[in-house]
Amino acid sequence: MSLQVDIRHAFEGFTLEVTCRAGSGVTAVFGPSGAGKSTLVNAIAGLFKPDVGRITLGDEVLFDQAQAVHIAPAKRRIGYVFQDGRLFPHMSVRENIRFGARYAPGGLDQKEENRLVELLGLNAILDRRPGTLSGGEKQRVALARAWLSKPRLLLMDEPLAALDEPRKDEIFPYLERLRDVAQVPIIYVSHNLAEVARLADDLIVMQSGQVALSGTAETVLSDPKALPMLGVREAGAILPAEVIGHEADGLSRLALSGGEIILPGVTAAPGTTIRLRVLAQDVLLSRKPPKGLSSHNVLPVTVETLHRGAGPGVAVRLRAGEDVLLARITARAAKEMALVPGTQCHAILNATAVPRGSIGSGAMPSETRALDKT
Ligand SMILES: Nc1ncnc2c1ncn2[C@@H]1O[C@H](COP(=O)(O)OP(=O)(O)OP(=O)(O)O)[C@@H](O)[C@H]1O
Repeated sequence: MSLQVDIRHAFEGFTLEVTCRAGSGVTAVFGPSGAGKSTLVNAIAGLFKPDVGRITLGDEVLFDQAQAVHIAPAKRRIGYVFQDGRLFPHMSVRENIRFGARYAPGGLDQKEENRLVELLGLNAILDRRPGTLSGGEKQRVALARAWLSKPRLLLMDEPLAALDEPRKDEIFPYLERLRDVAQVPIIYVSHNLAEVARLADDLIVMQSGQVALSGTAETVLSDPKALPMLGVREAGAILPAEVIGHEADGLSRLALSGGEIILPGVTAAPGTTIRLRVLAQDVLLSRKPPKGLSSHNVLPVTVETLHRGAGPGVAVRLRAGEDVLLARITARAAKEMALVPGTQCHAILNATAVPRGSIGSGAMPSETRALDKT
């Protein structure tokens, strides 16, 4: 099932003009406040009717201005999880969840309900009202309600935005599980890159009502052009790593396609493939093999492209085995090192370059999905 969007809408002072596609897996929509992310998902859900364009899901036309087609939201079979959950306050958790099944073909699927209650850890709160739930619990209920409607597409508009960090950590594993069992496309709106790096298979970066970049999350996150859009401190590549083993001193050995690295804070079982996020600002470059460093994490790399920004920085895309890393260095350093496409050098990754929150669970898109126990 694939979603195709080609729409245009002019508000006073703001025009949304988007052409994009989302296939199976999680497509994250990332962009600054006011970029048009919510307007886009509202158009997909049918809550907002664009001036012109067409939206299709699989073979079905959901919206086609030229053909005067605008399928009502309830008939689109799209699950929508909002920032604030939007549960019915007078209903219990179980009633809220079952409300989702009202529009599901074939009605309530009892087996699926039991599976979801288990998957999202809702057993203990089924008889409670939303007013008594924590933010994280409310979002889990909202997820279950959306999912029980047997959607053909799941839209999540910043589902974690209203939660503090501990609640986010609490709900994230559930989101990852849902992603791993869902067979339908998921559109996940966020302006938190750590979330995006952890969850997304594909990524759409929006700016001023338009798609600025799109592609697989790996490609977009390691694209030097993305660096100014994503923010110098937040940009960085994601890459798969297989856990080789855990050492007695708390460090773990990981195999990347370009070599081995050692990191703290990895609890996934040996043999598991996890997703690492390596921030561009935490990658140093050296022409010669570095000696006497405190970091053990040195990978041989080849410079692919250099992208000069408006300031003193240069974003360097590096090939490390089959993977890509992004480094941000100064233009002066790039000149002194005479870096050009094809230059072979060494990338030094500080062990703390991969913070705990950036070690995502779930395999890379191309791999069999496997849950990490982190
Ligand atoms: N009904 C409307 N009338 C006029 N302008 C609107 C309307 N709906 C949205 N806009 C404008 O469209 C732009 C995009 O808004 P939108 O809520 O889609 O952005 P966003 O990327 O989701 O932002 P945020 O991350 O803050 O939620 C904003 O400038 C907003 O003011």
